[in-house]
Amino acid sequence: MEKRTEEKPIISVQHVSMHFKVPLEGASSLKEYVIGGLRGKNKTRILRALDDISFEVRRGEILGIIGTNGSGKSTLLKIISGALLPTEGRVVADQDSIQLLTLGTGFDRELTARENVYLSGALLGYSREFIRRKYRRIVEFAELEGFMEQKVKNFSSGMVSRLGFAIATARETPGILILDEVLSVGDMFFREKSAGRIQEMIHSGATVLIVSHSVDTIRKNCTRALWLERGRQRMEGPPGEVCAAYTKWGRQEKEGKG
Ligand SMILES: Nc1ncnc2c1ncn2[C@@H]1O[C@H](COP(=O)(O)OP(=O)(O)OP(=O)(O)O)[C@@H](O)[C@H]1O
Repeated sequence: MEKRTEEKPIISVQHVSMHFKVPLEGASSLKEYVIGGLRGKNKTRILRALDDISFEVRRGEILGIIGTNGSGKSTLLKIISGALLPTEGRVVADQDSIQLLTLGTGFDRELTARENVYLSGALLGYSREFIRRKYRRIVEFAELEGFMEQKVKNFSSGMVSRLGFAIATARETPGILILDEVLSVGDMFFREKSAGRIQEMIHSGATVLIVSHSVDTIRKNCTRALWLERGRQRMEGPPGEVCAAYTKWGRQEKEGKG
């Protein structure tokens, strides 16, 4: 895939670490844990969700982030978008131009799909007028005509993700688009359509960060890939090479355990 890059990085992640305090095993019930907490008796340990991560992203790049469950991918995206502050290190990026797309961000499941378009849109920084203008296009893209007056709690997960995707991509060109595991959901046909929309955004010059468990998605869409494993930066480079190394490692790990 063609790379359109400039000299100055648009995102710079510098020695970022994220440590969470998590409870040690011990309490056998939630009640015991809450009582322990009130008495100051619960023991905690430090979980290193991210450990000294550094990389840069240049304008127009499409960076794919892969890694097994719990390797720190979502935590990293939250830090880049400014939703979380890292324990150590820093991120330099224009956070106003970042749009983080996760499934059903800010959805209230008790509200109707129509109400959620306005709610989620407002959370993404869209004006009421903008949403009103784009409303029909959002519904059409999500293929939810006839369902918009239903509460989102009655939607299938695919319907929720289609609506979330349509809302989040309604804006013409966010400077930086961050997609957290949104390309491999929905049915095959929606996946093709959303991949098409991402391609449009890529061609309009947006910088894109994609987290996906699908190495195919990373190979097809990205100009570069980053592999995180247990919070560590394992490899960075051309998507084909990184995906091949990740797949090989994953198979060996599985054989080792099997
Ligand atoms: N707010 C939090 N408090 C405590 N631990 C957390 C918190 N958020 C994430 N973690 C832990 O940090 C680690 C990394 O989580 P993260 O969600 O970033 O992984 P991931 O690579 O996105 O996983 P997946 O592929 O399963 O979505 C996990 O062990 C998770 O339990």
